[in-house]
Amino acid sequence: MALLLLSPTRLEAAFLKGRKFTFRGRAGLRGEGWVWLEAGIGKVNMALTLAAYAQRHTLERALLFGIAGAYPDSGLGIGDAALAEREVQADLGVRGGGMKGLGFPTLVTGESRYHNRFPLDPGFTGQLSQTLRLPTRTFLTRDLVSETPSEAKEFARRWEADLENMEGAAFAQGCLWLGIPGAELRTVSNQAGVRDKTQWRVKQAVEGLEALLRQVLPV
Ligand SMILES: O=C(O)c1cccc(C(=O)CC[C@H]2O[C@@H](n3cnc4c(=O)[nH]cnc43)[C@H](O)[C@@H]2O)c1
Repeated sequence: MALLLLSPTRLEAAFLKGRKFTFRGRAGLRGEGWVWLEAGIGKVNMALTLAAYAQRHTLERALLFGIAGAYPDSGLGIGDAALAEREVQADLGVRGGGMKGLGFPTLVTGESRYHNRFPLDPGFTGQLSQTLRLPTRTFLTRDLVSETPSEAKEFARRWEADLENMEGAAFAQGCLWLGIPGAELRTVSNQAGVRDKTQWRVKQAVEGLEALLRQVLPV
């Protein structure tokens, strides 16, 4: 059984070396005990890629890695990294009330009912947190990136979240539904709500991902 690595873009995985393949038109690499796939940006791309690959392959675990925006009062700055204890799907349900505001769970597995918050696997995440000496935080997923610091601050306050991204909640929900232990690792490329790309440090954030993944993969 393999470890499935997923990143939204090839840019975030440019350091990985392996045997190239394509999976339904997406870039892939095969390494020793791991497979990486480019998932595409956004929730739908992430969910479809995870489910389509998991339907055809037995997976031991799955790790989503990528860049993220840090919310103003998170205490995280550009170049910092964290693992997701849980993900928030912030676009689902009613404004201010989420899916509880609608009165329906988003996902039911066994005795567990999930509305907008989806935990990552505590065992896998705890192992990575210890190995990489990284904190675990609440990540938030949106279809739209925050465009102003005040918008970012409001999302952070409403959902008590520290990092913003566009895929993680779909990954976390998919792993729960598919029964695959999943973890999510992000490095901070920008302050969420700052749209000025001259203030983004994507290269530095990707270099941080490389340094961390080299500690857990035989790359
Ligand atoms: O508009 C641009 O020129 C531009 C340049 C670099 C990156 C972007 C993105 O929109 C990146 C989205 C991508 O990265 C994750 N990400 C990184 N920072 C944030 C954020 O502040 N809010 C939400 N997502 C972020 C995201 O998961 C995507 O995979 C645009």
